Amino acid sequence: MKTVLIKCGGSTIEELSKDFFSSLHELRHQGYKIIIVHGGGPDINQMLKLLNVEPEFVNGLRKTSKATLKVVETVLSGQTNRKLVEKLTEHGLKAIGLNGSDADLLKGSYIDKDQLGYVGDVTSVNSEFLELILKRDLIPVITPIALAEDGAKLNVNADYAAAAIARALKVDQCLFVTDVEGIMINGSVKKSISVTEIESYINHGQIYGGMVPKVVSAITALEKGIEGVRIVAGKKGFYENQLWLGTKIIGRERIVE
Ligand SMILES: Nc1ncnc2c1ncn2[C@@H]1O[C@H](COP(=O)(O)OP(=O)(O)O)[C@@H](O)[C@H]1O
Ligand SMILES: CC(=O)N[C@@H](CCC(=O)OP(=O)(O)O)C(=O)O
Repeated sequence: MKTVLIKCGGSTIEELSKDFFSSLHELRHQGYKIIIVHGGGPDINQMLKLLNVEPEFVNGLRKTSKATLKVVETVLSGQTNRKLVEKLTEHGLKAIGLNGSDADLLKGSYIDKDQLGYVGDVTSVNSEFLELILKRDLIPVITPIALAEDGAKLNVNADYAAAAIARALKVDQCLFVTDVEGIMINGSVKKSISVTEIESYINHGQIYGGMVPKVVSAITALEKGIEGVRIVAGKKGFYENQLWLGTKIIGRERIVE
């Protein structure tokens, strides 16, 4: 079974194009099973604004109190997940929305409870359950909420959740769909970029903000042997005539002495 994990960033869900959905159909024709993990940072911020709560981030991760967690889950599960499942259905794709805390789908642990509150990383994935859904030819659309050992729910950055699921399922391809066409350096999109280059661009501030957790997640997926790890745009197609678009992340360059 060939599989592709697609992380849809909150920045792009509204602008997913017809060509994006055509790419999904083309992948299916090529025999790929599709798994989607979604974000929704902008939707959460909008709701917090309505509630007069100022969003707070530490290294790109949202500080999440018990009250904020309720908002995060309500928005991601009840609004963003629904929106994406509806769009897939409209474009003729059969999808099922899943909250990561259901059926032991995602188990997690606190990253730093004192500093971040209810924020976690994924420690295990119920791969068997996901494989069952894929065998039924459905596209699981996963909300990045994990269950901690103490029974609390944890807010997981969607890029991290995507990489953890990609690794657990040993997918063939892993795509981070966002609001830019790939990694841009000096105004143009890089067709490929090595881990060594990424580290240097982060140090020099040319990769920053929301792109940092994305490339960090992409690198962890790559290091687990997933060959095709890419950053692509949601407002365009990303797979046409069996060719991938966007930026491909490639391994560390060997330094020849
Ligand atoms: N080198 C870079 N190339 C492209 N985008 C970058 C780069 N460095 C930082 N970014 C920023 O990262 C953003 C994507 O991250 P983010 O907004 O968190 O997206 P998502 O919601 O898809 O996870 C881009 O819109 C851009 O502002
Ligand atoms: C811990 C943490 O930061 N969680 C993220 C989850 C959503 C997300 O990752 O959305 P994007 O992919 O749109 O950024 C948040 O609360 O915003």
